[in-house]
Amino acid sequence: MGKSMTVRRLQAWYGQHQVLHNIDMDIEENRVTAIIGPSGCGKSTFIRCLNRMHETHPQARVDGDIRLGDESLFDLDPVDVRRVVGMVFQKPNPFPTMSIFDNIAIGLKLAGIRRSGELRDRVERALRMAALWDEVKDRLAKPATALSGGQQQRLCIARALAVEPEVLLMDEPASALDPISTMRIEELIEEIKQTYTIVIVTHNMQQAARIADKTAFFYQGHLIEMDDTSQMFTKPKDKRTEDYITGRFG
Ligand SMILES: Nc1ncnc2c1ncn2[C@@H]1O[C@H](COP(=O)(O)OP(=O)(O)OP(=O)(O)O)[C@@H](O)[C@H]1O
Repeated sequence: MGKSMTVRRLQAWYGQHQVLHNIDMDIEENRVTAIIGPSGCGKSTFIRCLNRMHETHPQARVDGDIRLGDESLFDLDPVDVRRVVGMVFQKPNPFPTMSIFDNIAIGLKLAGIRRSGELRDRVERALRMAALWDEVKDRLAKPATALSGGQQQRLCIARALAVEPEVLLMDEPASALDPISTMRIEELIEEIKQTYTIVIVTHNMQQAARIADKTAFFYQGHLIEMDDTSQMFTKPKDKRTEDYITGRFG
């Protein structure tokens, strides 16, 4: 089951440049939360804080607290945090020199799974969850780069799911894909949210409206409002949210 995340007074900087200001957010378990807002408003920085990736950037700094269930991320080893809070990026980034199978098996091996039978089972399960198994089961030894962009992105999702995270962060996971591949990713998100908590950054408001239970609108590093998605898109409370969702800026 996915876990909830609680963000309190989160601030983030690149050097002297503060890009997130006092963010408070409750992310519900087993729900899809969409993060929307104009370019540069801090969406990527925000989700990179949620698995302590932001801190890997030189000169980056974070303040405030983020809880996963009832544990503070900052009391945990960052490597463990990234296993439990997985991430999928905008551009599919399979390990280019590895086979389809090894792309998924590598994370499992690092997590200590060595028996080949168990590895095979876990790889198959992850590929099935990512709705890719039928397309690749006869060519698991082929390089991952031989797959289409949409398939590569589903492989990256399978790779993230294989280690059984609690939360899956997705940073514009479909923006580099064609409409059919996008639809498949959206269907996949709908299915896996039974098991995982999902936070997705998207520029595509129709996409947020289709898949997200909750939507949060960021503007200039501030969380302006967050609500049930249907409420946000029909009766936003803040004028800036309304201007953004009606296409007046962004
Ligand atoms: N590596 C970096 N070094 C310095 N500043 C950065 C870096 N990455 C992002 N920023 C700055 O942080 C702010 C927020 O950027 P971020 O990428 O989080 O926004 P975003 O909302 O995800 O944007 P987009 O929708 O264009 O991806 C911007 O002002 C950006 O210029």
